[in-house]
Amino acid sequence: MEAQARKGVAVEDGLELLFAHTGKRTIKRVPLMESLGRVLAGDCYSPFPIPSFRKAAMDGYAVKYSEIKHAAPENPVVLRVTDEIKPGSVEFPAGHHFAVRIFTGAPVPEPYDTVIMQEAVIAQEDESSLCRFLFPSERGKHVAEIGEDIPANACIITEGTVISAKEIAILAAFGTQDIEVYRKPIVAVIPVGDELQLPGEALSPYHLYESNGFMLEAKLRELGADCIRYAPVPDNKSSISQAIQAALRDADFIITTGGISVGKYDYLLDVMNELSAEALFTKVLMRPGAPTSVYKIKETLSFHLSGNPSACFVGYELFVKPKLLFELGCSKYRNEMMEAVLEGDVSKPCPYPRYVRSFAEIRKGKLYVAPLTKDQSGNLAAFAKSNALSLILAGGKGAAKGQVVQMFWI
Ligand SMILES: Nc1nc2c(c(=O)[nH]1)N[C@H]1C(S)=C(S)[C@@H](COP(=O)(O)OP(=O)(O)OC[C@H]3O[C@@H](n4cnc5c(N)ncnc54)[C@H](O)[C@@H]3O)O[C@H]1N2
Ligand code: MOO
Repeated sequence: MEAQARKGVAVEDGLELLFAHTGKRTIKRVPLMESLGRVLAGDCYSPFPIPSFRKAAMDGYAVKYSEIKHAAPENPVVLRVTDEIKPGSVEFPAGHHFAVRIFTGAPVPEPYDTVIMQEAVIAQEDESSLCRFLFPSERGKHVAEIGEDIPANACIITEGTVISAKEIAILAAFGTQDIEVYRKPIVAVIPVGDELQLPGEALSPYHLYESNGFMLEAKLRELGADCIRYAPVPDNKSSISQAIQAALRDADFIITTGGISVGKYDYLLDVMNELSAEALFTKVLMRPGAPTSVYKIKETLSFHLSGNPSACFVGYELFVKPKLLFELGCSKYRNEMMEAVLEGDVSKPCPYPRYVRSFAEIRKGKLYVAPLTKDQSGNLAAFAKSNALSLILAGGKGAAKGQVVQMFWI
């Protein structure tokens, strides 16, 4: 495709084109601990209430509220305590007791309705088993009722939630052994370029070690996708075409990096057109990553990112990540933009919105974002300190320190 035929789309329009293409999510049942970081494939309901029995919330004494309701330091209620109930007890004291020793987590059987903390009771240090209750308390105090925490049949975790330790805590409390999650997409990553080499190889003159493929694999793994990373493919049409066709067989999504611009040896668009792929877009109105292109080939989406490391990264963050999160079934799949005070000048004028690698932090409740120096598209150094991309709007002379800009965490 000739350079002039590449009409750019705005970032938002490009995203909508991606979301309009729905993939085929499939569901898989996995053991509970394997669900960590995966996306829940259906709403999860509580099979029983928690607590499932009336439970003491403090160490102390189980009483009938009516017995101690008039207790006061100057008028203590004296009760005999001869029995105890501990956590896991399945047998309870028989007969009529006014109070019973109880411990946190133990069942509170009828007729008791209230637990008094042991700090509010004086146990006589003799053989009498008498206890002096000094305060009246409230009916039901320190007793967790059945279902007080989680009632039965309640929707406890919704479909699309990414499972973290917090969700694992709830699922484990219901004795869950396995759970349905969305299957991880398999993503093929194909670096393209004659100059690229792999670690372990002696670096030839004027060559460089391939780093985008590793960065993309790391990003995909962080996201919860599986990755097949290819060895660098040389800049010739047949090698690129063969790699794309192999990836079509092996993967659900394809990402290439490099060879997508307008140079004589940038063959990606030609190859995709020769494979009769349908272009969703072949340029984005943004910097870096303007050549970012997406094709649909046999129902598979193929993302073509720039070779420049920062452009590759921005293309991934803005397009690949939201689309994969969407396909993974995550309810939150878009980058969450937020306002921050810019802490340095970005003086480079740009006809398109510019995404700048930046360091953001919250100080005294306010979000600040510092653009990193040496953020040129081909530079790597700015990766080391960056935790955000700040968005500098198109036109003008960039943005000045103190200005409020949009950013998102990376
Ligand atoms: N005449 C024009 N030239 C260029 C334009 C333009 O509009 N007109 N656009 C520039 C922009 S913007 C970008 S971005 C680059 C994109 O080029 P490609 O995506 O085709 O990438 P390459 O040319 O293959 O490589 C660019 C650069 O990145 C290095 N690279 C490539 N792959 C990797 C990798 N896997 N790991 C690490 N580094 C990689 C490569 O060696 C080059 O230095 O085009 C501009 N040109
Ligand atoms: O768009 Mo290029 O990605 O500026 O370096």
